[in-house]
Amino acid sequence: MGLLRWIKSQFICHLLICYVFLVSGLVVNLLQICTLPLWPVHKQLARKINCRLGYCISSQMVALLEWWSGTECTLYTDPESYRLYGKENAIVILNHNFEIDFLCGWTFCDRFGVLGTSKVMAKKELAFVPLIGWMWYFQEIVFCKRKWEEDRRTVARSLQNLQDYPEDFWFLLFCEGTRFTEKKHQISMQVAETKGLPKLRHHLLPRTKGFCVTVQNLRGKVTAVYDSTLNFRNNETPTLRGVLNGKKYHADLYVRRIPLDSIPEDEAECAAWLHRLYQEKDKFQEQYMQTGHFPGPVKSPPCRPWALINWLFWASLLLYPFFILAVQLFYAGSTPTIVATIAVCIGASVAVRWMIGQTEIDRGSSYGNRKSTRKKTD
Ligand SMILES: CC/C=C\C/C=C\C/C=C\C/C=C\C/C=C\C/C=C\CCC(=O)SCCNC(=O)CCNC(=O)[C@H](O)C(C)(C)COP(=O)(O)OP(=O)(O)OC[C@H]1O[C@@H](n2cnc3c(N)ncnc32)[C@H](O)[C@@H]1OP(=O)(O)O
Ligand SMILES: CCCCCCCC/C=C\CCCCCCCC(=O)OC[C@@H](O)COP(=O)(O)O
Repeated sequence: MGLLRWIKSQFICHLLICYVFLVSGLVVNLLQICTLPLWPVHKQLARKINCRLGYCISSQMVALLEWWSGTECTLYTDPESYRLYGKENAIVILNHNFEIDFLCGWTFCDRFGVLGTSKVMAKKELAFVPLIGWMWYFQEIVFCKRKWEEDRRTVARSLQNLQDYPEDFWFLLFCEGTRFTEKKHQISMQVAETKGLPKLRHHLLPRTKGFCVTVQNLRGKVTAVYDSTLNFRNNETPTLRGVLNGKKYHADLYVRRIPLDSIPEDEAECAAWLHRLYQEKDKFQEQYMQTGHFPGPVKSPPCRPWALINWLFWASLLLYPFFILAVQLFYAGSTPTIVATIAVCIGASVAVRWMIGQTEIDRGSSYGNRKSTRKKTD
């Protein structure tokens, strides 16, 4: 093991990275709260400020992936579409197989300059994840309970709010609704069979309600759907823990730009369109398995320095007082102060472990583990 790799795997490094993340995150969350009085007076300005504040948090995780773990992200797409990325509002559809797929998504957002404004339809539970969930509240993320009876109104309302959003954004939808597991795959293929739909090998059956309501409510605002399929080289199953340990992965993302106008307005046709899309996505995954690459030319956006600069800013601001405090504690601290400080460190470490746990598939929800049945109300 090289010296650098050894250093990256050391607990003390993780502690310092997490310390910067936690403290800067809390500072940013506090600043976001301070923008509350601005919302009724100058909503657009409040939104713009919150984009930038949010960037301070999410870009730290991007910096971790790009600069700490050195993970490479390759984009397969056609040059015509490439020119529009980051310059229009888009709905992004992504497969949901990996623990760090959201992070790779963020990396591409950063490279196209839309990380601060990026949005997602996220499960409600994530709203309670400290720092990230709180930040999302101010970034107008659309939360769903994955209970259509309750979501149909709240989701549509949150999406309508984005109609006058002042900056270009990407809205991410994991239409499968949950991460891929063998069990969930098996169940969803039983559902596919009862619906007379072709079986998918690499995806769960997409849930169509969220997609249709998104297209319906963002029509006129969003110009395209980016059909994105992500995979990792060498059959790797990347984890956030691995990234924190400095492990390098190689992500391949295949993106097709589909004009929104070409998506049917009728709900049943829109749902059928999405099912066809997933059948195509399945073929791209199959090709990747067979050949090790996606179709189409490679057109990777360059890595930008801003995520690293942001991290260096927070690190230089927060690590100096941390070291001063540590030295003072060591030389002059009373036993209760030292014990209290150690307790805070342990607490912070447990909190970060819990947050990382939110990304782990093994600890995922039971959503999709059985066939859900719903009374027909629509
Ligand atoms: C150039 C570069 C391009 C791209 C770069 C890539 C990405 C970057 C973009 C942006 C980044 C931004 C942010 C990323 C950051 C972080 C993201 C992190 C995490 C958030 C992710 C999540 O939380 S995913 C979970 C939440 N989201 C969703 O669930 C969305 C999808 N779900 C839906 O749309 C659902 O329809 C719903 C949630 C709206 C409602 O769900 P509900 O279950 O109540 O109802 P459904 O109608 O969906 O379900 C019933 C129907 O489904 C059938 N059924 C029953 N059982 C099953 C089963 N096991 N599997 C499949 N289907 C099943 C049932 O028969 C019903 O069928 P109907 O015919 O009656 O509809
Ligand atoms: C600068 C580095 C800081 C390192 C410390 C990192 C600590 C922060 C860690 C994680 C932040 C939480 C991000 C939450 C994003 C989780 C995305 C996700 O994948 O959610 C799963 C959801 O789609 C489906 O859930 P289920 O499969 O149904 O269950």
